[in-house]
Amino acid sequence: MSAEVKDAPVAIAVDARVAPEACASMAEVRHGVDALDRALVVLLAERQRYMDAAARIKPSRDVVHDDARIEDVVQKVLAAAGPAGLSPAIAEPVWRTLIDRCIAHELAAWDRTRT
Ligand SMILES: O=C(O)C(=O)C[C@]1(C(=O)O)C=C[C@@H](O)C=C1
Repeated sequence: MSAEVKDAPVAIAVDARVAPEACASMAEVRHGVDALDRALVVLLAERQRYMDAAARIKPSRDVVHDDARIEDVVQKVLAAAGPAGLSPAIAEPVWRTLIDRCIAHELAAWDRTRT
């Protein structure tokens, strides 16, 4: 790692919200969901930027899609999901779709910048 090492943990601002367990109305529930979605968007946008970096760094277009790495990512997500209380029935399909879309983004970035 060099020059621009990111701080860890990532500090993401999440707007004020009522804790899920304390919600008494659907307005409070939806306010909380919308606040978390805005924070997730910030994290996913940074994740997407790593795809641009991968497209810049990978030695060939053929290695953009990497089945072994996909399974590694999904297993790590599922390992983190358990302790965090995230259902694997949500985590696994969400991440498989996310990775699929990230591969499409990475391929498009490759074609735009490397060909
Ligand atoms: O780890 C990589 O090689 C990536 O490019 C990231 C990523 C991902 O979205 O997690 C995307 C494409 C690969 O097929 C595997 C994983």
